[in-house]
Amino acid sequence: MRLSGHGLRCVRGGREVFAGLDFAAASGEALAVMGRNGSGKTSLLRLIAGLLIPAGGTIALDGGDGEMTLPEQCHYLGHRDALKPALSVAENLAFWADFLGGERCDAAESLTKVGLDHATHLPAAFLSAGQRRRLSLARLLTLRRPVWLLDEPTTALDVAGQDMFAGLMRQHLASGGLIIAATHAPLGINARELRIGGVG
Ligand SMILES: Nc1ncnc2c1ncn2[C@@H]1O[C@H](COP(=O)(O)OP(=O)(O)OP(=O)(O)O)[C@@H](O)[C@H]1O
Repeated sequence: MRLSGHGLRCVRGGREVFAGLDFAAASGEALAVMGRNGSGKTSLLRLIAGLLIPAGGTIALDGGDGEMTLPEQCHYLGHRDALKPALSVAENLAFWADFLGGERCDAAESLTKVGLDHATHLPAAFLSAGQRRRLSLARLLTLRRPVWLLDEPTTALDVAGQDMFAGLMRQHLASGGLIIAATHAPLGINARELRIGGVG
């Protein structure tokens, strides 16, 4: 499987954010998208996820599931945690599994892996910032999707949480997945750098 973009151009609010951007990542590879604030890292992830339309260029996934679109094969984890405060931890995960569709993995196991097994019945409103992030990360594990698009995924995670997530990313890569992550901080895994907009 290989995800690539060629000659990508991104325009937001009538202003060109980047142009002529090329990237490629194969199964088992991670790309760390780096660049100054406003250089277009989030925009690139949203283009790949199908949440924005490129003003030019192409994005292709070769060797994926031919019956599914690229966005259907991606997990997009944005800045915001997208949790419903009144629903419990377990209910939030079930909501996402229903919303995204597809074959589910064991939700309890996913919550154990992210260290939230003690909090399954707690309303999301009561979670700390790091716990909210951990619940968002559990979404990546609940449904198997090969392409992980991650926007500053380690925000609010403590050192143990960063190590835990690095382990989950390594497992994902070892099982043939690929990762594109926008980040200002080291991800804790081997990742090739994709720099947008000069020195950041
Ligand atoms: N909805 C929008 N309408 C107009 N302009 C937007 C919109 N969303 C983002 N932009 C602009 O697009 C540019 C790129 O934003 P983007 O969020 O992709 O940058 P980034 O590299 O992820 O930044 P950061 O490091 O601060 O997270 C910025 O100048 C931003 O103001």
